[in-house]
Amino acid sequence: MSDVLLDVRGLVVRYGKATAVDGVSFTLAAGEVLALNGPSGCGKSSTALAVLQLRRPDRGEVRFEGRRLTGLTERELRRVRPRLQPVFQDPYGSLSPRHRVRDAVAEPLKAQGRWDPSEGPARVAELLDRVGLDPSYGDRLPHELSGGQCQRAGIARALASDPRLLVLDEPVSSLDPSIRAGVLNLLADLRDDLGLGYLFICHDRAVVRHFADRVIEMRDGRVTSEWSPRPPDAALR
Ligand SMILES: Nc1ncnc2c1ncn2[C@@H]1O[C@H](COP(=O)(O)OP(=O)(O)OP(=O)(O)O)[C@@H](O)[C@H]1O
Repeated sequence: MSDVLLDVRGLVVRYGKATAVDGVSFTLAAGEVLALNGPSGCGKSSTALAVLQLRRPDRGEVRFEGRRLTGLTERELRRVRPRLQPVFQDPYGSLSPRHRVRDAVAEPLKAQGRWDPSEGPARVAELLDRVGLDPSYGDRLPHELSGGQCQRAGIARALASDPRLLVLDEPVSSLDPSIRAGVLNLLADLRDDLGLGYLFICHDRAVVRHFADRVIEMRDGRVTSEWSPRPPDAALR
C-alpha cells in the first residue's frame, strides 16, 4: 500500500490476566478511513489507546510515519503526538469545562510553541470556521454548546496541531441522529481537503458502511475479517 501512515503489528493489550487485544495487525494509508467495528468489549478502544500510546501495549509494534512509537520514551513521544490526535466519544469530556472554546483551540498552538500573538487569534477563528462554527462561538464555555457544536470544537482543537492521523473513538455515537450526519460530513470534507488518515472506531455498522473505505471486524480481541463498503476506485467514477 502506498504512503503507509500507520502500521500496527501483533498488538497485545492486557488488563491484569485478561487479554483485551490479542495480536491485532493492520495498516492505514494517508487519506484513508479505516474502521474498527465489532461488538462492545471486543477491544476497539483498547486498540485505539495503544495506537495513541496512551496505553502502552504489552506486545507488538506501532509504526507511525515510519517511526516505531512503541520504542519511544514519553519525552520523544511528546514530539510525535501532535501528528496523531484523538477525538473521543464524549465531546464535553475532551474540553475543559472552565476554558472558553477559543482558549481550548489555542492551547495546542501555545503548548507546541507555535503561538504568535499577532496571528494566533485569526488562526483560531479560521479553525472554528473550518469546522462549521461561527468564530463568535470562541467566547463560549463548552456547556454553552450543543453536543454537535462541542464535538466540532474538539475537532478544531485536534486540527490546531496539524495532525496527519485522527483516531476517532465513537465520535458521533453520543450525538443525536439528526446531527450525526453533519459531523460525519465535516470529517469527510476534512479528510478530502487535508489528506488526513482516520482510524475510526465505531460499533454501528450502518455508519461504518457509509463512512469507511475499509473495515476491520474484531471479536474477542482479534481481527476476524476485513471488508470494503465500496470498490477502492468508487470515488473516481
Ligand atoms: N481499564 C480497564 N481495565 C480492565 N479491563 C478493561 C479496561 N478497559 C477495557 N477493559 C476490558 O477490555 C475488553 C475490551 O474493552 P474495549 O473497551 O477495548 O472494547 P470496545 O470494543 O471498545 O468496547 P466498547 O465499545 O464497549 O468500549 C473488555 O472486556 C473490557 O471490559
